[in-house]
Amino acid sequence: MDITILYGTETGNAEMLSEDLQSHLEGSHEVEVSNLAEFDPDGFDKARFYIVICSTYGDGELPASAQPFAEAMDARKPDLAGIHFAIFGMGDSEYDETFNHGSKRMEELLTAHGATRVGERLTHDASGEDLPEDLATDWADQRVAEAEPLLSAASDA
Ligand SMILES: Cc1cc2nc3c(=O)[nH]c(=O)nc-3n(C[C@H](O)[C@H](O)[C@H](O)COP(=O)(O)O)c2cc1C
Repeated sequence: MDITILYGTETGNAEMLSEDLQSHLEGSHEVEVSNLAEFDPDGFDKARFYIVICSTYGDGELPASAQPFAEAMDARKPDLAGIHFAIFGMGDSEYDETFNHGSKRMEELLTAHGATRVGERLTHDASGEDLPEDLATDWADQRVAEAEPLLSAASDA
């Protein structure tokens, strides 16, 4: 399957995780990685599966690299019907009122434009015991396995 990993980051954790996931998945898939800051919302492709990794900054806000993307989505309102994505959030439970609100906002932004979420959003807690890659690799394998029949059914239609 063709996969694009999109990341929204402020200090690089989501970027590092994206690269780890690319290495993990690219034995069996063709995997591109892009910073959301450099991704054009008109560039979504129904034939690809999107794995979105997004942190939270400020007071539950999107991280800096995701903000231009969110503004471009609001301005251009692309139709994302037929686009499938999974979302992994990075945050810190020290910010308990706004824990992982960035990834929640990103999920809402994509679904509001018609995209379909595959599986549940998984959240990483920087104050917890797990390393992000330890959570994300099994999670991504499961999401990719769920997405494969959905994308092949769509390409047969
Ligand atoms: C100034 C600052 C504000 C933050 N605000 C939040 C927040 O509101 N909610 C949350 O869950 N995490 C918050 N975090 C934690 C980050 O989301 C977390 O450290 C994440 O791993 C950073 O990933 P990144 O380097 O890809 O941006 C904040 C971190 C900093 C330094």
